[in-house]
Amino acid sequence: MYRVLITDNLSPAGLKVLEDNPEIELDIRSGLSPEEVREALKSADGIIIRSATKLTEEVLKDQPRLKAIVRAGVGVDNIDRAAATREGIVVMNTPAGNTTSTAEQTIALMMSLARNIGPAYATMKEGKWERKKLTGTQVAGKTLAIIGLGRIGLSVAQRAQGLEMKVIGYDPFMSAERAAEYGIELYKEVDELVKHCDFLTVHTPLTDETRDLINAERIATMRPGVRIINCARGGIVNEDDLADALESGKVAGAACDVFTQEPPENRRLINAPNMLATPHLGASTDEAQEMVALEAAEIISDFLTKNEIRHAINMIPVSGAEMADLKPHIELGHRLGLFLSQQTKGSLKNVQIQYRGEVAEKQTKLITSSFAAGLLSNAFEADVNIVNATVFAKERGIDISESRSTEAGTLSTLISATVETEDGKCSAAGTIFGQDFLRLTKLDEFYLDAYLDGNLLIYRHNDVPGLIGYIGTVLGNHNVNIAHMALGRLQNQPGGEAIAVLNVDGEVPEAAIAEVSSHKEVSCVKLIKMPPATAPLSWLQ
Ligand SMILES: NC(=O)C1=CN([C@@H]2O[C@H](COP(=O)(O)OP(=O)(O)OC[C@H]3O[C@@H](n4cnc5c(N)ncnc54)[C@H](O)[C@@H]3O)[C@@H](O)[C@H]2O)C=CC1
Ligand SMILES: O=C(O)CCC(=O)C(=O)O
Repeated sequence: MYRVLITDNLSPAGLKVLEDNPEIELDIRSGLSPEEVREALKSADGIIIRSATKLTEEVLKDQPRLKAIVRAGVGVDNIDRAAATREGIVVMNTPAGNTTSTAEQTIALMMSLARNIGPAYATMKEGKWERKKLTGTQVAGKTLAIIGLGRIGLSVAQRAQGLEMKVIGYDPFMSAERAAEYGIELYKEVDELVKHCDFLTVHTPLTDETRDLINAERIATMRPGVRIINCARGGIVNEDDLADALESGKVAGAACDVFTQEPPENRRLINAPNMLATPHLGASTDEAQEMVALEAAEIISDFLTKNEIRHAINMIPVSGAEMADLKPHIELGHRLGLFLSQQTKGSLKNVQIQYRGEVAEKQTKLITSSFAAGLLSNAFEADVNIVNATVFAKERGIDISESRSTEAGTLSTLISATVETEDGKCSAAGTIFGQDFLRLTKLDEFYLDAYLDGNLLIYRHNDVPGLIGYIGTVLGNHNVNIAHMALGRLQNQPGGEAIAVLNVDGEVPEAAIAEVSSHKEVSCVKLIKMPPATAPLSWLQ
């Protein structure tokens, strides 16, 4: 049974999807302190949040059970993504469900600013009738500047064009040709764009680049009487600078749905003249909430029960069907990594992974991450898994590169890895027989056919008669049963260097290893421990 914690308001439709899933148990709590969220997460496999819950580094630290965070909405700035990745937790969101509602809120705020709806309403409530003072401006024929031409930005553009506005925009990730298809004149520089508008709206995520994007310096270059709207994130428009500009009259009106602190304790901007404020209502419609809740519920269910990764922020997305196809390859990568971690000595320098044949057409990045998780699993105190392994490797200066060739060799699919440590190089290759029989097909220069599960007794030796009998007797005397044996000879020639990989049942006592090592034709005896063949794939390992 998987346990899903929900700490913010989620629409009943989403809750029902989760309640109807027999594999999922719900833990719904709201108004928790960060410490209470941290405690509650200890018994959760996944969490669904909106914008109120803050998943900081402290909250996410040491949560071995937690595998996934789903944000029912777009902005993930309330989640410490780097910390989640380090802790091996997948972060996913629902990018499209609230686009229309947020675009509509933007237009509603723009129209309200243009026609002074806020002050008109407030003064009517006070019993006043201030027609002259509240004369507005028409939006038709005016220029709207949109910063951030993603889902919401483009949806706002479409609506503004319906209101007969000229739309100009800035987005470093959008081409002028594509912007033109939407009827938007694209500017190359934000500094130029802001000079040419009557209304300005921001629709970017909050990042280091977008924090204070609209500041005193840029406001100074804008047309006098410009109106500014922020339905994206608090901090994209600098709050103090906007308050100054409203007080000076440079900005004729501003509307903010989002604030640097929510709810805002600092009331200066909210109390500034011609300032219209809403309490983060962009996505607060029945329709948007139902859509994001349904999607969030499906995302967490499919992730926990089918390993599907949808709309991931810190991983490659993979559908359920793709994941089913990838599973044996991810497992093979993980086992090759585990195998090589026990074959190598000294600190790791670099890793090269080569994908050949059918596997080269798959999401090899995930297989590489799984390989890295296997390779590093014994090296760290922290749990290393497919989400965080490459981050750990990078932090330690271990260079992992991959190459691919769809041309098959003798095997239809082959994963080969070479690990270089300060002590030298070691390589191994593996394949999949049938659906999911994983095989070690090469160790350094020796071709083999060994099982990649259970205990593997490996020794190098000179290829002389009688040795197999000797080893069999030694292991038999120690009550160790041999399940399978693979021999590899250099260039497949008799009499030279050779290697043996014995899949054995149960443990091999130290004394048996010492006896095998004592044979004059044997060198480098090693016992490698792999998970049993039947161990279910926990792809996050
Ligand atoms: N008020 C509310 O309730 C809601 C607010 N939001 C906010 O709106 C933001 C935008 O949402 P979507 O349009 O769905 O996201 P999106 O990812 O579709 O679009 C974001 C756009 O911003 C652009 N961008 C990134 N950095 C930029 C920069 N430095 N300058 C200019 N453009 C830049 C990207 O290229 C992208 O086109 C979200 O990040 C979220 O914070 C989203 C939903 C509801
Ligand atoms: O959950 C909410 O209502 C906030 C929506 C939002 O800000 C987002 O999706 O980024």
